[in-house]
Amino acid sequence: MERAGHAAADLAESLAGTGGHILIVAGPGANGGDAFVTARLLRERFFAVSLVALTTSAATATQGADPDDTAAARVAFVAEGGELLESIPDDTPWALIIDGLFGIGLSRPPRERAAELISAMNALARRHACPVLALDCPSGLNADTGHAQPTTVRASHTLSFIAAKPGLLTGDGPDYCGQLRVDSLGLTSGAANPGTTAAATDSVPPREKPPSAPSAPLISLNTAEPPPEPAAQGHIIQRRSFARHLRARASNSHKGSFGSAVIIGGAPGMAGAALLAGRAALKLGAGRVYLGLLDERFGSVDPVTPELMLRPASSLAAQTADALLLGPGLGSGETAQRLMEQLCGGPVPLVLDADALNLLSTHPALAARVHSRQAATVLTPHPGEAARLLASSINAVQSDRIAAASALARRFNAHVVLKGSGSIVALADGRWFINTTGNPGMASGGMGDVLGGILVALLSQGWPADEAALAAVHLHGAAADRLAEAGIGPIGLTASETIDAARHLFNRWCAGAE
Ligand SMILES: NC(=O)C1=CN([C@@H]2O[C@H](COP(=O)(O)OP(=O)(O)OC[C@H]3O[C@@H](n4cnc5c(N)ncnc54)[C@H](OP(=O)(O)O)[C@@H]3O)[C@@H](O)[C@H]2O)[C@@H](O)CC1
Ligand SMILES: Nc1ncnc2c1ncn2[C@@H]1O[C@H](COP(=O)(O)OP(=O)(O)O)[C@@H](O)[C@H]1O
Ligand SMILES: [K+]
Repeated sequence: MERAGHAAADLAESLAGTGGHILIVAGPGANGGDAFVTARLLRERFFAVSLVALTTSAATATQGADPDDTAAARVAFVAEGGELLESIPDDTPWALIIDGLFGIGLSRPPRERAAELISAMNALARRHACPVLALDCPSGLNADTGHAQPTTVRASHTLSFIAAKPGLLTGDGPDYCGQLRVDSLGLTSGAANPGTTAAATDSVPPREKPPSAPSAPLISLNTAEPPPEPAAQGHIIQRRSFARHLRARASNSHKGSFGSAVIIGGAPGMAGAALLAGRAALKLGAGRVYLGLLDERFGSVDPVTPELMLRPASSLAAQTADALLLGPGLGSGETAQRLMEQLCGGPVPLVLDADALNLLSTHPALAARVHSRQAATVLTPHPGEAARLLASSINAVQSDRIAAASALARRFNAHVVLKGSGSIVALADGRWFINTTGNPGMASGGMGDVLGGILVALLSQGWPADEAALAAVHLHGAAADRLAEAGIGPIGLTASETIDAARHLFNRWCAGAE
C-alpha cells in the first residue's frame, strides 16, 4: 500500500502541476488505504489536499486486504495534520481529482453517498476541466469484466497496481480508464499476492500504444475468488504471442506455397461483405483466393480486384482449399444452410463469421457438426452474434465478455474471437487473451469482413488456428491504429483502407522492420 501510494503521488504530482488543489476521495477498503497514503505524501510535497472519506468513522471494513493497513494509513494521514472532510468543499478550483473509493473490491452498484461522491467527482472534473486519476481502477468499473455501473468514475488516467486487470482493457474499461498505466510496485505477480485469480507468470511487454502501456502480467487481485485451473489464464495479446510465424518468404516460393483460401458468402445485396473478405485474404498473402458468391448475378470478375477467382458458391464446395471462411454476407436462406451443411464437416481450418454464426445459433445439427470437427474452427462473433449463439442478451455478453467468449469456446470446441473494444480471443484449451489494439474508427461496416479475410489468409499460409486468430485480431487493430495516427480516421476510417494498412504492417513485421 505504501508503494502504491508512492507511485500514485508521483503521477499525481505530474498531473496536478505546481501549487494546485487536489481532491482525494477515499473508500473503506484498501483502495481507500492507497488514497490515504497518497494524500499524506502529497501533503508532504506541499500540495493543498482535501480528502473526503466515504466513511469518516475510525472503523474501516475491508475485504481481501489487511484492515490494519487502511486504518494505519488513515491514522498516519491524520497524525501528519491531514483532515477528514465530511463533504467536498465548494468553490475550490481543483487541479486534480484522485479516485480512491473502490478498486478491485467493488461488490455492488454504488448507491447513496458512494454514488453521490462518484457523480460529484465526474461533475467537478467537467466543471474545472481537470484530470481525474483513478487508483487501481475507476470506482464503479468491474475490474474483472470491464462492466461499468451507471455511476462510475470517468478517469482521465488510471494507475493500476502490480498488473493490468482484464476489466480495464475490454468493454467499458478503456473509456472509463482514460490513459492506463501499470506500476508493478517492484513486485512479481506471484510474490505480490498468492491468491491471484489468473496467475500469469510471464511479463507482458508494452502495448502498441505507449501512453497506456501495461507492463505487467494480466491478473486480477481479487483474493475472494478461488484460483482457476492453470489453463484458464489471461494474457494481453502481444507480438510475441505469434512472432514465430512472422518470417520473410523464401526466394524459391510460388503461389502454391501460400495456400488456397475459399470464401463463401455474398448473397444478393451483400456481395460487398464477401468482396472485402476476399480482398483482405489476397492482400494478406493467400496464394489463391476463391470467392463463392451466392449472388450469381454479380458476374465472374471483381473489376477492382481481378485477381480474385469468382465462382458460383455451389461449385466451390468441391474446390480444394487450405482454409475456408464461411459467412460474410451469406444470408440465412436455404442455399446458405445447405452450403453450411456441406462445408462444416470438412478437414480444413474453418472460420465462421456473420450469417454463418446466425445459422449456427438456429440449427442445432450444425452446431453439433461444428463441435465434432477434426480440423480447427474459429468463430468471430460480434456481441450480437455471441448473444444469439448463447441464447442470451447483448447486455449479458457485454457484462462479462471473457466469460461469454470462453463459454462459446467450450460449447463449440473452437477458438472464439469476441469482437468489439478490447476483443477477447478465447482458445479451445481454456486460455484467453485480450487485444489492446484498435480504435472506434473500426466501428464501421465491413470491418469484421476484413478480419475474416485476414484470418483465412493466415490459415491458408499454414498458421495454426490459435496463433492465426491472435495475430489477425492484433494486426487488424494495429493497422487501424496506424491509420488513425495518420489522421485517416478514426472518423471515416473505411474497411478497405484497413486492408492496405494491414498489408503494409504485416510486411514490416515479417521483414523484422518493426
Ligand atoms: N492486494 C494487494 O496486494 C494490493 C492491493 N492494493 C489496493 O487494494 C485494493 C483492493 O482493496 P480491497 O480488497 O479492500 O477492496 P476495495 O476496492 O478497497 O473495496 C472494498 C471495500 O469497499 C466496500 N464496497 C464495495 N463496493 C461497495 C459499494 N458499491 N458501496 C459501498 N461500499 C462498497 C466493501 O465493503 P463490503 O463489500 O465489504 O461491504 C469494502 O469495504 C486494490 O484495488 C488496490 O487499490 C494496493 O494497495 C496494492 C497491493
Ligand atoms: N470501438 C472499437 N474498438 C476497437 N475495435 C473495434 C471497435 N468497434 C469495432 N471494432 C472492430 O471492428 C470489427 C467490426 O466487426 P463487425 O461488427 O463484424 O463489423 P461488420 O459486420 O460491419 O463487418 C471487429 O473486429 C471489432 O473488434
Ligand atoms: K479507485
